[in-house]
Amino acid sequence: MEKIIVRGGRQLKGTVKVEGAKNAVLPVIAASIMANEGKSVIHEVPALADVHTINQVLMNMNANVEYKENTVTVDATNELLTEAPFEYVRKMRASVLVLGPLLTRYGHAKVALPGGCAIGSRPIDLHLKGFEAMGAKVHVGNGYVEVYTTEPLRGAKIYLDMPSVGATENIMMAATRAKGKTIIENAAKEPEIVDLANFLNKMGANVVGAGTETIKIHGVNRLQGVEHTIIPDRIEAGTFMVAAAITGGNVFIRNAEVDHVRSLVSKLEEMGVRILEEEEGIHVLGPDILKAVDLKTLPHPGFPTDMQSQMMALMLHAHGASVITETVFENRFMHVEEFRRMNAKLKIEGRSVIVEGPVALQGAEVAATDLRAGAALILAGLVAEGHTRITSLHHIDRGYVDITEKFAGIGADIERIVEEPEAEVSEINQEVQL
Ligand SMILES: CC(=O)N[C@H]1[C@@H](OP(=O)(O)OP(=O)(O)OC[C@H]2O[C@@H](n3ccc(=O)[nH]c3=O)[C@H](O)[C@@H]2O)O[C@H](CO)[C@@H](O)[C@@H]1O
Ligand SMILES: C=C(OP(=O)(O)O)C(=O)O
Repeated sequence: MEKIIVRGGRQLKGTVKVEGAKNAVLPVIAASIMANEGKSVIHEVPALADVHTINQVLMNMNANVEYKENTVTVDATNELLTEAPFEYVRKMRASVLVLGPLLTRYGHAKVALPGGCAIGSRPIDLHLKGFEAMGAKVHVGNGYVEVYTTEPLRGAKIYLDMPSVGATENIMMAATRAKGKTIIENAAKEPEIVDLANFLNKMGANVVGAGTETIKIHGVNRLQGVEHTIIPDRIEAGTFMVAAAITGGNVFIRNAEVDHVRSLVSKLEEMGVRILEEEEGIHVLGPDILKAVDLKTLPHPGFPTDMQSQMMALMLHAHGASVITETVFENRFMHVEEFRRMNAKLKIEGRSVIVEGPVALQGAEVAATDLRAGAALILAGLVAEGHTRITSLHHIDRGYVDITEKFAGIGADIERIVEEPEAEVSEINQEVQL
């Protein structure tokens, strides 16, 4: 079994570089299959498990995909199959992002139902309602969702009950080749939506208003493969910002885009952290004493749910009682139990957690319950007394490239090891004796 082992007590210092954003690259790679002319060449693609999964989804459909030195090239000029089976969707629910592109190109798409996961039930009803408004039929059965149309998709006015990131992306992609105009109201405003819209417009689409709550898409007849560079990962950047803050360190986060992390900057400043905006990134200086704060997760530009568990680690180290309220996902507090194993004093009240700080965190055996929770446990381990051993690393590998090496590069005492399960070790010993 693989484990990350962190020994607490080091102040982090130095420079760390942020990769391209996971949540931007997945929809962009999915969108590339709408081009039936030319290749798409996508740069700054992080070497993450999720990227390998979306590439496999595309290859399984007959697209040619190459991944070399952080560049993915997609040639989707072949006739594609229109299905994403359970083996991929099980690994990564963002596989549902091929629904919109396939539907608009072929009038058909079939994808395994993503199901629930560690942070909530995560339905895709808003994606499907959008497709239906554009004239598609939806059939759900045998664990699959199938969307199809006999006529070309037509533009429609779609109001999202909540500003879902995935639904905005899927509907935006489907609308690019629909007949007429689509208006998405109460659309998600995340920077990754803007990156996708920029990619679509380069391909020849006509998308206006991405980054605001109303997005207008005029359908076009053809899209072509283009070159694109993915925006930096604001959640990876945020994770290292918290690492600097929690260790009272001095870290320069190269490539971090300050406009994408405004809500985090403001919260960290409220806690006493110094943040210097520089041309090539963000400089973070942790204080001797962190102040307690309250925070509520919200859709962008509010505080991101993907930084909630990392902030909980920071609050455990702050002076006073902090309150975190999670409004985006209904069950994203699985890390609370793991923090408690490290001596954290946490009380869950409905959708809020009351964090009593500062607490003397103790190293313990803990498990990453989702990818951000895994990163949060590393952060807690940086200031805990003794060794923290983190398992279930497959979650962390979905969203962070070389996380151990990056932390070690700024001075953390951290390593990733493969530990033989005891049964295997005794079998090996027996073999040696024979
Ligand atoms: C690959 C990717 O980009 N993942 C991000 C994306 O996930 P994702 O796109 O899945 O998140 P959504 O914005 O869609 O989900 C937000 C909320 O809306 C609900 N909902 C969503 C769709 C739907 O049809 N019906 C419905 O009820 C969800 O259950 C959740 O409670 O945005 C989330 C919210 O910022 C982030 O945490 C994820 O990291
Ligand atoms: C929840 C996350 O991702 P996903 O939507 O891919 O599960 C995340 O990046 O924190």
